[in-house]
Amino acid sequence: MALPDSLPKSVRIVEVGPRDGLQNEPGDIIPTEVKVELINRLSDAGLSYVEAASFVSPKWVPQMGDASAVMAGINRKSGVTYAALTPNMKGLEGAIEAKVDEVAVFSAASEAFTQKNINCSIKESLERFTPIMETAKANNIRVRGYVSTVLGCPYNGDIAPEQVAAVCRDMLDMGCYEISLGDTIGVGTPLKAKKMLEVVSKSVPVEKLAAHFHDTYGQALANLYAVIEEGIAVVDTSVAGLGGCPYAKGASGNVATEDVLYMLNGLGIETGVDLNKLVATSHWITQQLGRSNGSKVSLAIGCE
Ligand SMILES: CC(C)(COP(=O)([O-])OP(=O)([O-])OC[C@H]1O[C@@H](n2cnc3c(N)ncnc32)[C@H](O)[C@@H]1OP(=O)([O-])[O-])[C@@H](O)C(=O)NCCC(=O)NCCSC(=O)C[C@@](C)(O)CC(=O)[O-]
Repeated sequence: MALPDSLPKSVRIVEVGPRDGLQNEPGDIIPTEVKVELINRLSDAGLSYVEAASFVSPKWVPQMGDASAVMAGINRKSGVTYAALTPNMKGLEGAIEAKVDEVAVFSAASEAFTQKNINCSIKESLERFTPIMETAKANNIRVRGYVSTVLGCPYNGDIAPEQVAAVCRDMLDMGCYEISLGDTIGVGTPLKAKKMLEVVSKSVPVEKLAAHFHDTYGQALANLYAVIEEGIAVVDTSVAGLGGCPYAKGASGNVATEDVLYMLNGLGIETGVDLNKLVATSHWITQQLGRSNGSKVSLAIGCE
């Protein structure tokens, strides 16, 4: 069956499990070796972009406190981009020292969320990014941008798509090569996601946008399909649906990588990822963490 013209031939998966997935894990600090093995397994499964760590304040996000050790421990596979979050210059300096391939800055479309997440206003966050952009450029490091709460905020409720578009445009103008649209608390529905994208893509070309959808209300796959039909070809996912957000109460993990892969495979859209290896990794990490698996596909396929 031929692929409908509205769908892309391939989708790039940005695996955020080791960062977004683990940053909010309750209980003990996850051993560095487990994080390292997770990243190695993900790259072995064919994921060519792994967000591996976060150079943020360990007081704010203790699970990411070993970012340098994680970066030092992984087997760097050729062709794989290992990225990390950097909220400020201190983070960027750590990331450069750890030889991160790419960094990501992050803000939000909601003032209240930005305050809770990075302790400043949206405007201040963008000002903080200016030296990051300059130093990253001088070091030949590409910068990805995240905009959170694009379909709703845990504190401010509904967010106007125009507000999302304005922050995205600012981040693009500053030099981010791609902007990832975060439905941080997973409240979106397909039509709402499409409408948001319609407005945002008037300010930022759709080829420069990615979808980063959490699955709190079980809508993430449907929302993804809706935006893929509108031209989105970069999708952020988390193995086993790991994760949540420390500053968004009740937020569950990102849409599970395996579930997205199964859907894309069914549509005949290429990703370069091996589903069986991914499912094995999914079962391995959930066993390591002693938590249930958030991927329906991994549960259906089971473990050997
Ligand atoms: C931005 C700050 C640092 C401001 O936090 P602050 O407290 O305003 O900053 P500060 O400059 O006063 O620093 C406080 C302390 O942290 C240290 N510090 C300061 N910066 C760093 C750093 N980079 N690395 C290590 N340490 C750092 C700094 O040295 C100081 O240490 P002290 O002097 O008290 O000992 C803080 O709010 C922070 O780290 N926030 C991170 C929050 C976070 O990681 N959130 C999760 C990621 S975003 C997300 O998940 C959403 C996303 C991207 O997935 C998309 C979506 O789903 O929507």
